Amino acid sequence: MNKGKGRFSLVFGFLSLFLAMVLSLGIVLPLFSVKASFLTGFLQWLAPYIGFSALANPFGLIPFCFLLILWACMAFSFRGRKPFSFVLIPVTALMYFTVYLLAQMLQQTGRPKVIMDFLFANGATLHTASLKVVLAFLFETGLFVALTLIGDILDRHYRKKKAFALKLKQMQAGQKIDTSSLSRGEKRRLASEKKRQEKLTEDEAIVVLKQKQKPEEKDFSGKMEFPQVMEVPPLNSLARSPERAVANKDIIDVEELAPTPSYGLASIGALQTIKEEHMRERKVEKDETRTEKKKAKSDERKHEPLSGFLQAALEVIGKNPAAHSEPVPKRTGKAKGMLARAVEETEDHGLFSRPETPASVTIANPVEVKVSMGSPSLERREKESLQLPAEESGKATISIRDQVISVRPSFDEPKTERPEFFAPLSTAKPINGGFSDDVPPISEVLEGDLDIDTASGVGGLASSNGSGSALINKGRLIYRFPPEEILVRYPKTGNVIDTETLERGDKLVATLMEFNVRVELVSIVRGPTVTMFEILPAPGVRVNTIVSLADNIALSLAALQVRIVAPIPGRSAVGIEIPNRKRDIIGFKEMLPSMDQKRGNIPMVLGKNLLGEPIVIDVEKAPHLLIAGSTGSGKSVCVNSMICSILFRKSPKEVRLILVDPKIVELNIYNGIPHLLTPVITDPKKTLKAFDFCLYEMDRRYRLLQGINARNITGYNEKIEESHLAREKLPFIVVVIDEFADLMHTVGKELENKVSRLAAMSRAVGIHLILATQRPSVDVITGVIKSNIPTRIAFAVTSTTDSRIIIDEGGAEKLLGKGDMLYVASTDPIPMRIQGAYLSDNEVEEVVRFASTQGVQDFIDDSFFEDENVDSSDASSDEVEGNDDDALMEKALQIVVERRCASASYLQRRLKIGYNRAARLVEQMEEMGYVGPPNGSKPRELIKYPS
Ligand SMILES: Nc1ncnc2c1ncn2[C@@H]1O[C@H](COP(=O)(O)OP(=O)(O)OP(=O)(O)O)[C@@H](O)[C@H]1O
Repeated sequence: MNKGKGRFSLVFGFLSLFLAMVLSLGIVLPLFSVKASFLTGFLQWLAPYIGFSALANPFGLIPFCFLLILWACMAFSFRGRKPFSFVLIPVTALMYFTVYLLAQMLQQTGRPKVIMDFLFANGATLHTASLKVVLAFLFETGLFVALTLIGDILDRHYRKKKAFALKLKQMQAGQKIDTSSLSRGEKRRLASEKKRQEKLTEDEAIVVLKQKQKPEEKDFSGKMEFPQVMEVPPLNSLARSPERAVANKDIIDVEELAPTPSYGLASIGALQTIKEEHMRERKVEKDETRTEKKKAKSDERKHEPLSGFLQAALEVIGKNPAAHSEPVPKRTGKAKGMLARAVEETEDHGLFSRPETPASVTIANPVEVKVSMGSPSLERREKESLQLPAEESGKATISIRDQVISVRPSFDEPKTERPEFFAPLSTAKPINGGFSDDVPPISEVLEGDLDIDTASGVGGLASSNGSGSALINKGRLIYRFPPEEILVRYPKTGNVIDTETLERGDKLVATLMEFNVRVELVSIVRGPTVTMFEILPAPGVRVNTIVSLADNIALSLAALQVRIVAPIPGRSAVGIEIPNRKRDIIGFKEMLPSMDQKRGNIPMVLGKNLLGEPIVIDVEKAPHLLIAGSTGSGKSVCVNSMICSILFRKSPKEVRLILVDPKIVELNIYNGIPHLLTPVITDPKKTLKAFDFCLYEMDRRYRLLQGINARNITGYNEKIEESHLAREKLPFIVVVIDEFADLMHTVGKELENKVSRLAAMSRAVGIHLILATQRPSVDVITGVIKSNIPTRIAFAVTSTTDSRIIIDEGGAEKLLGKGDMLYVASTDPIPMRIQGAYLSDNEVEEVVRFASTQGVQDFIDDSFFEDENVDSSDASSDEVEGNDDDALMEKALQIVVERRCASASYLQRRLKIGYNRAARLVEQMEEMGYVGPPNGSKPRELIKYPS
C-alpha cells in the first residue's frame, strides 16, 4: 500500500509540475517574441476548454497553470504523510472548473455548451444562473474544508492506531510505556492485553526484543602454563585437625602477654611468640625451682627458640620446625626478634615498664581475651569471648566446651583508664599496613564496615607505618566504604517514547521510502543517549542499501550522527540509532545498587545500555581491558568510575591497585587511598619496574596455587578460608594505565613483552590490566596486545580505521562522545552500546578524600623501583661464578648479615643477578628462618644469624 501511494504521488506531482512548466513556457515565450507554430496551435486549441478568457489567448491559461502547480505541491506534501488528503486534489479541480464556468458565463461565450444549456434552462437569466454557480462554488469550498478536517481526523486515527500497536509491542517486550497519550478505551485494551499476557506461559509469550545470542564462554584457563614450582605440601597437611587434643603450646599463660591491660584478638602463634621471647630475654623465672631452671635451660639449648612466625612459616611449607632448630650454639649476636625489639622500644617510649618480678597481667574489668588456635573448631568459637566476670578476674581456668585454656592472671590490679585498644609499639608492622594511629580507635563496628586482618598484603606481613604488630592486632582495623550521599543524582528524561520520537520514526520510514527502500518500523527503544528504531526491510531490500543511506537519514532527521546496525545480531531486523535531542546523564550513584546485585570479585561500573539496563562488569571475568577513544570522549571518566567502583565496594584487603599516569594530572588525585601498592607512577621506567613486580608476583602466586592444587585465585582463597590454613588470602591486583600510547612510545617493545606476558597468564592469579589510550594506532595497540586483551571499550574515535583497530569493526567513529561507548566483551564479540556512568571531578575528590582518611598506604618495597644499573662507586661486586646456588646463598647471607637486613634489589645489585632470583633468595632465607617477613616498603629484618 505504501509503495502504491508513494509512487502515485511521485508520478502525479512530477506530471503536474511538468505540465505547469510547459504551459508557463507556452504563455511566457511569446512575450519574448519566441514563436513556435506547434506551441501556438496547441495553446489556441486548449484555451476554449480551460482558458478563462473569451478570447483564445494563452494568458487565459494562467489559472490552470496555478492549479497544476498547486497539485504538484499537494502531491509532494501529502506524500507518505496524510493519505486521505489526496481527496482534496479532485475538489480543487472542481472548484477551478466552477470559477471557469463563472468566467465563461460572464463573458457569455456559451461554453461549455451542455452546462450552459442546463444553467439557462427554464428561461433563467444571467443573474440567476451566475448565482447558481456562485452557490456551487461556496458549496465546494465548504466541501474542501470538510474533507480537509475529515482527512485530518482519519489521519490522526490511523496514526493513533499505529502508535497503539507499537505500544502494545513494547508492552509485550516488557518495556516501560507512556500511556498518558492514550484514550480510555485504549488504556483498557492495553490493561486487558497485559492481563492476557501474564496468563500466557513463558513459551507462549511473544518476545519482541530478544536477548543477543551469546557464544559459549571461552575458557582462558586452558592457556595457562604453570611454571615450575617448588615443593609445597598438600592441603590436608596444612590444616590442623579439629579433633586434635589440646597441645601444651595451646595453653597460654596470660601472664606472658604484657604487663599492661590488653584487649583485642591474639593468635596462638602470637601468644606463643611473646612467651618465647620473654623467656629468651629473662631466661628463667625467679620463682621456678632450681630443677625447673635446669630443665628449662637444657630445653633451650636443645632447641634454639624460633619465633612464632618462623615456626608457623616452616609448618606451612611442610618442614619440621624442630629440624631447623637443631642444637646450635647459643646465640650471642645482636639480632633480636621483632617482638623483643618491639617490647624494648615500647619501654623506651615509656608506655609501660617491665616489672621486676615475673610478668603479671592486670586484666581490666571486665576483660575480653579472644583466642584463635587455627583449628576450625576453635576458630568458630573464637567469637565466644573469654569473659572474666569481675569476681573471677583474679584467678581463672577457662574451658571452652571440651578444650581447656588455662589463664593465670595474677594481679594487683592497676586499673586502666583507657577504654581503647592499647598495645606496645612495635617495629613489626601490620601486613596490609595502611592503618595508622591517625585512625581513631573504634569502639563499635558500624554496619557495613569491614574488619581488616593484618595478614592480607601482597606477600607482606608488616606495614611501613610502624603502627602495630604483624602478629597482634592492636586494634580493629576498619575500611569503611564511602557513603552514597557524597555522590550526586542527576535528573532523568527517562526512556519514555513520546510523540516526537514516534514522529521521527515515521519520518525515518518516509525518508527511506523516498529512496525506494520499503521498510516497516517494528520497534522503538529509547536509550539514555540514542534511540534505536528497529526496522524490518521488505523482501528484496538489500541491507547494504540501508547502511549507505546513513547520511541521508541524518540529514532528513537533522541528527548529528546515525549508526546503523545491519542486521541486529540474531534478528532479521536492522537497527538505526539516532541521537536523542536530550541526553540523560547516568550518575555513578544510580549504578551502585546494580553493583551489589552483581556479586563478582571485582565489579566495575560501566554505564547503561540501550534498554536502560545497568552494565556492571566483573574484571575477573573480563579479565583485562583495553580502552581507547579520542580526546574528550570520556575515557578518564570511565577509568575514574572503575577505580571508584573498587573504592566503593572493595577493601584494600581484597583489591590492591597500581596506577600509572604518564600525563601526571589524571590519576594523581588517588595518591592517598589505602588500596595503592605504590604511589601513582608517572615515570615510564618505574612502570616497567611495576610490571616486573607483577610478573614476579604472578610467578609467586602460581607456586602458591599449585601448592594447594587451586586453579585460580578464587579457589585458592576459598581453600584457605575453608581449611583455615595458616596463610594469607591473596588480594586481586588491578593495574590501571591511563595513557598507554605514551608509554609505548618511550619504552615500547619492552613494555609490550611484559604486558603480553601478564595479559596471557595473570588472570588466574588475580592480576588484571586496564589500559587506556587516546591514540589507537597499530604501533600502540599491537597485534600481540590485542590478541591477549579480548575485552575492549571504544569511545568516540575520528575514523573507521581507528575503530577497527580497537573493536575489529567500524562503528566507534559514529559515537557521540561524552561517555558514549561500544563495549566488546571477551565472551561476546558483538559490540554493545553503552552510555558511561558519570562522576564529576568533585565527586571523585570526595570519594578519594573519604577513602584516604582510612589509613596510610602500605607500599611495596621501594627497592623494586631502584635503578638496576650498578654504580661503580657502590658496594663492591660480589658476583658469583656460574650457577652455584649454595655459593650464591652463602654470599647473599654474608651480605644480609653485613647489612642486618635483606633487600632483593640490593642483593640483585651486589650479586649481579636478576631480580627474580634475588627475590627467591630472600624468600629462601625467610624459609630458613634468617630473615623476617616482608616489611612493607623497607628491607626485611635479619632475625637469626646463620650458623
Ligand atoms: N559518562 C559521561 N556522561 C556525561 N558526560 C561525560 C561522560 N564522560 C565524559 N563526559 C564529559 O566529557 C568530558 C571529557 O571527558 P574525559 O575527560 O573523560 O575525556 P578523555 O577521553 O579522558 O579526554 P582526554 O583524553 O583528553 O583526557 C568530561 O569533562 C565530561 O563533561
